[in-house]
Amino acid sequence: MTPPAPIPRVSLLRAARYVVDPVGTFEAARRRHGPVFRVDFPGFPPEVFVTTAELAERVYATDASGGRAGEIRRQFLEPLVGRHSLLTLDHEPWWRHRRLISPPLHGRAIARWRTEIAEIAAAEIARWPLHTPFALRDRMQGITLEVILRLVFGIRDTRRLDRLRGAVAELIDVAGSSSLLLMPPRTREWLLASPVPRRLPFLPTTRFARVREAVDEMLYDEIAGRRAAPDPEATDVLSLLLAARDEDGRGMSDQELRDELITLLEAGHETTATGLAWAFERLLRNRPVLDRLTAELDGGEDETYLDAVVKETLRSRPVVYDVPRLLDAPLRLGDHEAEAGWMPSPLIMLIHRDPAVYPEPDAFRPERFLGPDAARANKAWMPFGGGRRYCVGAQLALMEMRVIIREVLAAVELRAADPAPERPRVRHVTLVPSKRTRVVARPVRSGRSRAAAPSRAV
Ligand code: HEM
Repeated sequence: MTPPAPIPRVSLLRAARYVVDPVGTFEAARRRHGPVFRVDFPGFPPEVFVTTAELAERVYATDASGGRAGEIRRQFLEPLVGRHSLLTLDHEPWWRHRRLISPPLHGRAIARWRTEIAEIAAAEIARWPLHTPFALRDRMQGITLEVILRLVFGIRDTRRLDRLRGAVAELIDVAGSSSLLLMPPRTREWLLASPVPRRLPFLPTTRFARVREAVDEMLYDEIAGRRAAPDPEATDVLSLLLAARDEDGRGMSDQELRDELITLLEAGHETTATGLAWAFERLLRNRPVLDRLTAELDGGEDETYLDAVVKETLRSRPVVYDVPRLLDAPLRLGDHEAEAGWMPSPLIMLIHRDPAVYPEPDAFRPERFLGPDAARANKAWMPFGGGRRYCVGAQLALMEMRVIIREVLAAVELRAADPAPERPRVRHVTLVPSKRTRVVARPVRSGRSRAAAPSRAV
């Protein structure tokens, strides 16, 4: 093998433009440097972006022997999700949790939730304003939050749901604020742990600690109640986790359960809502696709085309744009080599725009995932990452997207409030529509059926 060539470095000044123009900035880097390039963000190990599916697979393969995705996420996420979270754990403790959490989120387990997701969506859609612009992403968050609280947490009591809904939304909001995220981790830890600063109302950590305590109290109370009176018929994730045991016969502690509930909320609520917002942002600007989808659903066709629409949405507008790992050993990436301690990072937003796999990548064309080209398109499609850290909620997210799109189309006719496409804007590790998908709704004319057809796949 030839000795590795140095990895081209993108200057920080150029790379920083990604905040305003993520796709344009990284496409320019790929044109200039080829499929592998690095950016040295201050305070982090060199991040080596890879922009083809083949190279991404090499990065994912490191999960089997390390890959330490958790360590990278820890400094941002630990204050919210805690130390016992799938997102932030690595090695054996991560693997133990992964084995416990995967079965309740598996396709067959969640298939039972389909009707309830449709009911939650229909009830929320019935409250949408008519004939006046509103941000669809915010409304989608209402639906996906409800799915997490009722089906993942399994909370049924209406009063409890009302209290938790408000507190949880506030927690996610304050945890994602730049003032908290950009604070050096050590300072943040000190402020959160020290009694005096915790009483200073002007610090972002003070509000965060207060809301976190309120949510934790409710969650621990819920966990204690369910431990005391388990329901053997329950299908929610918390009930199944309470009953789950690892190979040594150990269940999860209260703190582990609390951390994993907040993890599923943090990882699964805004992401899915953003995916749904993008689906309508794209559909409303690609009329022939919307017309075909509506006609197929009205005509009682199966969900093959709907599934392709969801896939094309997550291809053309991947919600999570990169999935870094931390290397224990050097890793060969084509002509280059990333050193131990560096962060190779599959850059999903460019992998999904590789013209060799997705010709005319700007075109919104669900047909890519149907017919003879589907196998190639599916192989490079990675909105949920890959390797052993592949998104544990992917099947739930895909089912939610299909069910909720169907419910929206059955209830209202939407139009874009402004015909210009909404640009992808960076929000933490995600790309969101710049105007949160502004739409105007009116009741559907033909009174299409709401019945949720059985899907080909969950
Ligand atoms: C459209 C919606 C979603 C997208 C685009 C998405 C995307 C992702 C991505 C890219 C990763 C990182 C994978 C990697 O590092 O290779 C991830 C991890 C994760 N996701 Fe999702 N996700 C979505 C919905 C959900 C849902 C609904 C849940 C659960 C309720 C969930 C729970 C998680 C968890 C717990 C992890 C960490 C897995 C681990 O490190 O073992 N996600 N997701």
